[in-house]
Amino acid sequence: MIEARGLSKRYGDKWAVYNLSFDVRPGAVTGFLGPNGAGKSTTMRLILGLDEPTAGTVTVGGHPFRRLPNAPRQVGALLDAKAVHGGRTARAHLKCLAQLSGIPDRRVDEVLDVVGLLGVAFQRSKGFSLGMSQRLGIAAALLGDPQVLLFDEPVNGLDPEGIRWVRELMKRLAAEGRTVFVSSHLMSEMSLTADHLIVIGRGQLIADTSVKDFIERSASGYALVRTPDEDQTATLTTALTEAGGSVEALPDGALKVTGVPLPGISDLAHEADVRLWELSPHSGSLEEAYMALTQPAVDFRSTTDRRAGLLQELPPPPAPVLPQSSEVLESEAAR
Ligand SMILES: Nc1ncnc2c1ncn2[C@@H]1O[C@H](COP(=O)(O)OP(=O)(O)OP(=O)(O)O)[C@@H](O)[C@H]1O
Repeated sequence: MIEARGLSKRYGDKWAVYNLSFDVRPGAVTGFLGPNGAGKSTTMRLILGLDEPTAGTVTVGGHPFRRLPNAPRQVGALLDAKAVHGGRTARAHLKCLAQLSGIPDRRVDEVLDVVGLLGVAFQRSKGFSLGMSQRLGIAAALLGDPQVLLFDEPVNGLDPEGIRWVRELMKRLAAEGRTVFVSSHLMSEMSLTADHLIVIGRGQLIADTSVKDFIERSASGYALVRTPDEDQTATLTTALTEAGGSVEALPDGALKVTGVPLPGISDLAHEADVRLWELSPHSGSLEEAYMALTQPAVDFRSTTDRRAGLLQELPPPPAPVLPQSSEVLESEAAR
């Protein structure tokens, strides 16, 4: 379990993360989403004790990371797949990490096997593709057989087979009761992998919810309706509009209908003597929900977006509550 409370980090005059409170629970894959620069990597670094919070706390298994007994066996992380000594072979790299953490050498071959790199174990990692480096980073995260795993963009650079492998690995790790916290920009992938989502924008919490609720709350579902000909489509459009529905004609002749439930559409068609060739429900996608919720918190926008200049800057966050003196003492003691 990871617990963040009022977690804040300021670099110069910029709050990279501000007043974040959330729990990442065991037994589930928790996706960590947010636009570029939202503060995901900063949050992960704070969890791993690689940076000190300006205010607030974050603990893993009840302890700040730096005071976690036997940390490498409790927490594994992939932050930057290319942050490897490229002159070493994959096996030597993992052996070195294992020795530093008191992990037996035999575990090195086990994790190389799990990530599919046994065949290149004696190759220097500087010749590795991004996908192979990702696999090596994942192997390093798994070395201590930890209960808590953090992955920052683990599918970056992987081919479709690799992406599917990471998805299944994450699900398996969570099914074993581990805490799995994973950031990604690939919404379609996250909708297949994650059970729960934590979404941030400009360093602040936007949503902490199940994937299902996130989509239901922010992406609207619709019905797709198709009739045999234009006349019947026009008749049905009138009937649906009179019943309070919204109807959009799609280029292929189908209708996208919101505001009338599926049985209601069927009844209206029957009453208007319209035959239906298609009546199908379509739920919103994670990408749609994500775009709707994070639009105001996007820092970097393409210049082809004509609305860009119209969007208001978010007001700067108010000054954070400073940590209690006991928290300051705790963080001093942890240094
Ligand atoms: N060491 C640092 N010094 C100064 N500013 C930093 C530092 N690390 C992060 N930042 C700033 O903090 C903000 C959050 O950055 P962070 O890398 O955590 O975002 P992110 O959500 O991981 O982004 P991305 O999706 O692009 O990787 C950014 O504005 C970034 O420029």
